[in-house]
Amino acid sequence: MMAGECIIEVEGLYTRYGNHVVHENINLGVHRGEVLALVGGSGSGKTALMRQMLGLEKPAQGKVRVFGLPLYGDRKKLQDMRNRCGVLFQKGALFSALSVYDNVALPMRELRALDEGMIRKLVMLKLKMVDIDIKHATKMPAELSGGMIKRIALARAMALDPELLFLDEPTAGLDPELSEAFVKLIQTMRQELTLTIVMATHDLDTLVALSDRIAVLAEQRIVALGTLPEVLKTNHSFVRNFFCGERGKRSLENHSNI
Ligand SMILES: Nc1ncnc2c1ncn2[C@@H]1O[C@H](COP(=O)(O)OP(=O)(O)OP(=O)(O)O)[C@@H](O)[C@H]1O
Repeated sequence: MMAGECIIEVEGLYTRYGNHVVHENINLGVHRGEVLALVGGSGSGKTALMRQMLGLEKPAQGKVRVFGLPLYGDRKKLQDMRNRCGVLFQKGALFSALSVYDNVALPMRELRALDEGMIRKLVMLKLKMVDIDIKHATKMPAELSGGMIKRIALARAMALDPELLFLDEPTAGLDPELSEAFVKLIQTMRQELTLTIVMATHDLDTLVALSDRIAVLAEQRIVALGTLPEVLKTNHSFVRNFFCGERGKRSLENHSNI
């Protein structure tokens, strides 16, 4: 695949749950190596769109291609595609019945291609990458702070060295300091690895710090798509309220490169 090529292509996508229309004719390309942020009000369908990009849900209409291959066909191909993706979703970030070690090892074990010795080495490497001391490896999720859970969930999402990473509200529930540390961690990972990231977030600081482009979902459509300065020029009420309220102005001022 060439640089700049779309790693995800969404074409004419419609989502309906019964009579409830969530998306109407969504068209979107995610470029290799970029961080694309999805923003929109609660219920605007950010998570649903990410689930469809992963083939976890089938749209009512439309096509999704990931790594150049259409989803919703061959199950084996879908699994191969998922093995190239990491996912950090809001709910169920970690399995509560599994230790830190087993949570991170799970995707490796599911591959059925690595022996336990190799898995051990890789788990330690992933924990180190997210700055978690191995002394925590035997702990259960209930014993961990919110910030640690996010980091370990990120280690699990990165378990198979994905090319494509999905982050659903990665900094939700973290205080500003932890949130900033988590953003820095993702920035470092991006510098060291070739990663494409699709991220849904309500948090303006996270959005401004991480995203290369932003897609704004409102009224079932994408009402703005582009870099932050481009999106800011859009005269849509959601964009105005989201970015130009007091909090929005503060976040933008903190990032003087905008
Ligand atoms: N499996 C489902 N069955 C029925 N309705 C659903 C289902 N999944 C999502 N929805 C509805 O679709 C809409 C979009 O949901 P989604 O979770 O994608 O929104 P979101 O933009 O991620 O919201 P939030 O910011 O609150 O997480 C919501 O109204 C939700 O209730």
